[in-house]
Amino acid sequence: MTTLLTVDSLSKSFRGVHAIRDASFDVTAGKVHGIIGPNGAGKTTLFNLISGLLEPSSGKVSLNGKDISALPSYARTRLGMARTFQNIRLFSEMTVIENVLTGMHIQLSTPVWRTLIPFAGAEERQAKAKAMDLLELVGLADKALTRSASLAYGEQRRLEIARALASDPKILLLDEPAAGMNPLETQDLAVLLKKLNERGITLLLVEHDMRFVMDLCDQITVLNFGKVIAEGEPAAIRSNSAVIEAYLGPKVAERLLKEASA
Ligand SMILES: Nc1ncnc2c1ncn2[C@@H]1O[C@H](COP(=O)(O)OP(=O)(O)OP(=O)(O)O)[C@@H](O)[C@H]1O
Repeated sequence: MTTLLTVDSLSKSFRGVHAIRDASFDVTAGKVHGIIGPNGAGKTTLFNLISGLLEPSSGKVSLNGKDISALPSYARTRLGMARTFQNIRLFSEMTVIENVLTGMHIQLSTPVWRTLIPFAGAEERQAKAKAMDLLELVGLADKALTRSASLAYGEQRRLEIARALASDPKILLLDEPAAGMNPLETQDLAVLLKKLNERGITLLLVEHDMRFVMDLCDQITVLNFGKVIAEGEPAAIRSNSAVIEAYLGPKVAERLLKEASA
């Protein structure tokens, strides 16, 4: 098993608030890795450190064995890392396909608008074809020319994923991808994420929907007050007493156990 991402003794303080404290874990290539923990445990801060939106107070992040701690986000994207955000960040006035094309700009030598005019050159046509393939993959091909603001909530979340995929990531970070989704949308999302993983994309996700996490993840890291308090496969995590005490609570743990043995 190859390690794709390493978080090594990472810490981050905000003026006295220790959001992440000496966190270390590895993400194996080809796996689905979950980060869970109570509100304020430091999950989003950890994502921001991994993706380069924040600088660590100490510690490092490595991708494929290369220390990327000092690199800005766009350089991490070039090395194969993409992410989505807890609050959807689409260009709401742009169409669906235009949003996907913006995710490709780092690979395109021509501006996005050039891809939108008829009779565009070969590079532009390829970009459009790739964007359409991604929209097909996430189930939004028929909405390519719709203004993204008019998509349903679950569709907007899937569009964000398509845009992140446009940079051909090896690892995709998803911050609460199922947040605000209804049960059907959540099910569809799980199917999509499994499909991406089968295509070889490693997934690192933060999520509060425990059924979703337990179903999807191969490995789970649990944070509490910025510290890693447990790590393991879903079966070990749902019966871990420290995790039950800090986060799951006995009722949820019991329900998860029943669902797993049903
Ligand atoms: N920019 C900031 N300035 C000051 N404190 C911050 C900042 N960002 C996060 N924090 C603090 O760091 C801690 C961790 O916050 P973070 O948002 O990472 O937690 P979380 O696990 O993602 O929570 P949630 O599940 O609610 O999204 C919290 O105490 C938060 O108030």
